[in-house]
Amino acid sequence: MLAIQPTDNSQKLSLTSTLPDFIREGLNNCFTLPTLPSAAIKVLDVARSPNASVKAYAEAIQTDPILTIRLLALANSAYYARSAPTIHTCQEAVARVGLDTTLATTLSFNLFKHKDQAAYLQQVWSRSLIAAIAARYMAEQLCPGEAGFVFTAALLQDIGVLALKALYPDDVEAIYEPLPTHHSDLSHSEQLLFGCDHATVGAWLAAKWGVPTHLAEAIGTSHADYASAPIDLFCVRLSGHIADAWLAPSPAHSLVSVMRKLKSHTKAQQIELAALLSTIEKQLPSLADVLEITAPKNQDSEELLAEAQDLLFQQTLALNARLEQQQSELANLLERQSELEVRSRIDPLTGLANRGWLEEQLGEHFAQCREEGRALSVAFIDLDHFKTINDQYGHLVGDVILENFGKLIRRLIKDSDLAGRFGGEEFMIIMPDEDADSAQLLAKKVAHQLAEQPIAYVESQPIHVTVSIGIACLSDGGFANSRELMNAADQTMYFVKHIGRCGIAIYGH
Ligand SMILES: Nc1nc2c(ncn2[C@@H]2O[C@H](COP(=O)(O)OP(=O)(O)OP(=O)(O)O)[C@@H](O)[C@H]2O)c(=O)[nH]1
Repeated sequence: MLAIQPTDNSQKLSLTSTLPDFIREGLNNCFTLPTLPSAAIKVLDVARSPNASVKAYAEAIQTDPILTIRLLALANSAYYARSAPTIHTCQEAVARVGLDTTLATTLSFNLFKHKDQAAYLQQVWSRSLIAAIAARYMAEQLCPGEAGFVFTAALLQDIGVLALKALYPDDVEAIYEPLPTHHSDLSHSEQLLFGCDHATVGAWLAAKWGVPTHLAEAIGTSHADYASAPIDLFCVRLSGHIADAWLAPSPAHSLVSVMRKLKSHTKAQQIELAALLSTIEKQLPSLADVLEITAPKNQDSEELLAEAQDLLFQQTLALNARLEQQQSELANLLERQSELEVRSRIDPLTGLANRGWLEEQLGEHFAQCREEGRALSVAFIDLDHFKTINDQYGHLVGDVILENFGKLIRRLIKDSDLAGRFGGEEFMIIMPDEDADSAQLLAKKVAHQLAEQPIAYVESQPIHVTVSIGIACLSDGGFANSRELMNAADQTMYFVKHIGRCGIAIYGH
């Protein structure tokens, strides 16, 4: 009789290209890789045929009595039997559990069953079992037609550990014993040591056995990010996280992070976590029994969920409080920033714009008014003989005069104008949309007010000041930029000073 050989699908696998050459060569030449029993190879043959039937599956399994008994036990277990009568034939068992679950059971039975396996393998299989149950439950909710496929892929997601163990027993012991608490740390160590992780190697092994390529690919990507995965692979990928939480030293804490993941994912929001956890709790012992592995630690799913919900609630409260604090800190900062911004534009003595802000604003108005063909006037106002006032009355009185003059021009300008202290006793007014006549009118009002009203009193004695005002208008001088316009106003003001002060002149007029 010819020995039954598995069909090697590893060449068809796109993931194979991500295996480093030395790993691929090593795997191809390794004689101690886990193999499949002949019944499993026959079942795989059936699985590959396009019209695989329940009968064909059953006939392949019947060649292995122990496998047959295990499949019957699974079909009669509480989960599959529900209240249906006990069944006695392999064909009935296949029909009840479904073709995909039959395939998964057949493939994994031989791999998992040694009860004397190293502790880390027991842990890995525990993870696989829990993941498989979780994955199938999620698939039943989200993509019922794929539940069997999802179950198989989740169950076999860690078989690459076996291949790596066969290939590099010593290296593997160093990173597998003890198994890292977080499964992702295991993958990380494998990446560092082998340049690939056990998921990719597992995909290769499954393909080598001849499992359908899309199943091998699902194993290979089982540890990848689930967020953007198609729905069936989403179930496979998320299942590992759920199993990790179930087996974690502090399951409630780990479950909280799973709950956050579920919440942030639209597909996953349909999954009822309580029912999912209860399904794991109920099915775990019987599935472990069927696959002959030591049952992993079980959880009281209700208690676990309640604890996790409590933690989530507390964390959310703490998070909200932190968020609120951060928001108020941010608001304070913004307020302070805008205060500083305003302060950086203001002359503290008069409360008017300072020189920097005047120059910046003039630049903007100049560009805008020129582009839109609008008028723009600038007036430079300098208090006459201010040094004498300072000398006569003192600097403090000089300050009061500057302050009062600031108030005076603020009263006289329009909302659209901008007045500021350019420096010392020199002031500037920017007047958008105002031509020479309007600017001159304002200048006259300033001069008139100063003539009418004392600017300050010293010991009840009124003090009067006069000003020299120079005006320049955008339309009058062919100015290339705001600086030229400003200089023109300044020069005009100096011209007034030169001809005797206390007067108004317009550039170019
Ligand atoms: N009190 C006070 N005086 C200032 C301030 N800034 C500048 N000054 C004074 O303003 C005076 C300006 O003097 P000058 O530049 O000679 O001008 P002026 O005496 O007004 O003479 P003309 O401009 O030619 O009419 C100086 O005495 C400065 O010390 C200020 O913030 N407060």
